Parts: sequence; C-alpha cells; structure tokens
Amino acid sequence: MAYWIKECFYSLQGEGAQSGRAAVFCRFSGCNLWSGREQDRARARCPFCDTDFRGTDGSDGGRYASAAALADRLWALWTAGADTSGQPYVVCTGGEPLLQLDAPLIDALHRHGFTVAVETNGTRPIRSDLQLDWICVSPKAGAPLRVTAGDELKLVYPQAGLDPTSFAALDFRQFWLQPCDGPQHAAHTQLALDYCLAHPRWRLSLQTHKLLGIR
Ligand SMILES: C[S@@+](CC[C@H](N)C(=O)[O-])C[C@H]1O[C@@H](n2cnc3c(N)ncnc32)[C@H](O)[C@@H]1O
Ligand SMILES: Nc1nc2[nH]cc(C(=O)O)c2c(=O)[nH]1
Ligand code: SF4
Ligand SMILES: [Mg+2]
Repeated sequence: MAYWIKECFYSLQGEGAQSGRAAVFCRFSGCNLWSGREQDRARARCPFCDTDFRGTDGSDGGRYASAAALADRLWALWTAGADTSGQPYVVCTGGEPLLQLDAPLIDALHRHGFTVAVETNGTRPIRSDLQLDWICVSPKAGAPLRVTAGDELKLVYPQAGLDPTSFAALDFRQFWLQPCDGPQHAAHTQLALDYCLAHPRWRLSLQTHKLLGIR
C-alpha cells in the first residue's frame, strides 16, 4: 500500500510522557476532523489545530509506494541524527495517522528496531492487528471517542463542552492536560495549571518544542 506523508523529521518529543525524548516524526497527510484549509477551520470538528498536514510538500514528504520505502526513510533520519546509545523511537502523527497506518508499516518499523508510538484523535478504533508500542489519545469535543484505552490521554484544554472528569475512568496510564495554543494561549495555560493543581491525577503538558523553537 502507498502512504501519503506531509513530512518526516528528527526532533525531540515535545509533549506528554515521552517529552524530551529523541524521535523521528512521521506526519501523515490528511485528517478526518478538518480539511486543513483555513477557510474551513471555523466549521471544522477540530477548529484549534496547530498543524499543517495538507499535501506532501514538507521535508521528506511525498507518496511512499511501500511500507519498506517509508520505514527505510525514517530509519535514515534516525541514524543521521542519533548514535547507537538509545532505543530508536518513531512517532506517527499527522493529520490523523490511523487513517493510513497499517500492520505492514508497523512491522517494517519494528524490523529496523524502532519503538512505534502513535498520536491519534481516537475517533477510529485501533485494529487489533496493529502492534503499537505507545498509544497517545487526544480526544476532541466535536468527535466521538472510540479509543478508550492506551498509554496516555492528552487532552487539549480547555475545550467547550469537555470536562476532564469524563475521561478519568478510562483505561490510560497517564492523564495530561495540554494548554490550547492560539491567541488565548497564556489564559489557557493558567487554566490548565490551575486544573492540575486542583486535580493531581492530571499532569501539565507544555509543548516544549515550541518553547525551544524547534520542530
Ligand atoms: C496535530 S495532532 C496530530 C495527531 C492527531 N490528529 C491528534 O489530534 O491527536 C498532535 C497533537 O497536537 C495537539 N494539538 C493540536 N492543536 C493544538 C493546539 N492548538 N494546542 C495544543 N495542542 C494541540 C493534538 O491534540 C494532538 O495531541
Ligand atoms: N517536537 C514535536 N513534538 C511533538 N509531539 C507531538 C507532535 C505532533 O504534532 O503530533 C509534535 C511535533 O510536531 N513536534
Ligand atoms: S484531529 Fe489532530 S490533526 Fe486533525 S485537526 Fe485535530 S489536532 Fe489537527
Ligand atoms: Mg505538533
């Protein structure tokens, strides 16, 4: 199967439990909650998205004809950046990666020795044939949540109509609040900080790559 990829790059994971960890990012093109066009943003089911995931024009973006071709490119980015002292780590994101990510690609990444993480909006069930090593789910107020278990739940906060309490009983190891970036970022950061102080099961996820000015 072919894969449409916006960009691939080597950086540090900036969010959540694996924050600070070197990773290759594979950003899949397209999402089921927003077209990615600015003129559609206001009526999108996910209107606050901070990411350009349209098309295939980013660095190492393109149409990859096979799982092996994409996995080889991601491995080349890892070896160009990393020495052999740590566990290779790849973050599949987007866009919505679970619209394209499949078992052959995960198998090809595992053959290189990668630990495979995914960042998903949780609107599509994760098929049982996907051998993912780390699942981060980020629920969206305008969309159904179909992935109710995983490693971390990372809620962009605040979202009108979404109370963090409604997720607290789900089967995740960690619960994170991430201040919604945009014009109200400072106010959202204060709200998230206050919430984490009052509700200690929630941890504060700052998008450290933005603080650092890296990708
Ligand atoms: C761009 S999304 C791609 C993966 C997937 N579509 C998802 O939503 O989880 C990556 C992460 O960025 C978060 N995110 C998107 N827009 C954001 C914003 N304005 N402020 C903070 N986090 C944001 C998402 O909730 C998600 O956790
Ligand atoms: N450094 C860095 N960390 C990230 N964690 C999640 C990201 C994403 O866009 O999914 C992201 C990203 O875009 N950059
Ligand atoms: S679901 Fe993820 S990629 Fe899609 S619009 Fe929302 S934040 Fe962006
Ligand atoms: Mg991002």
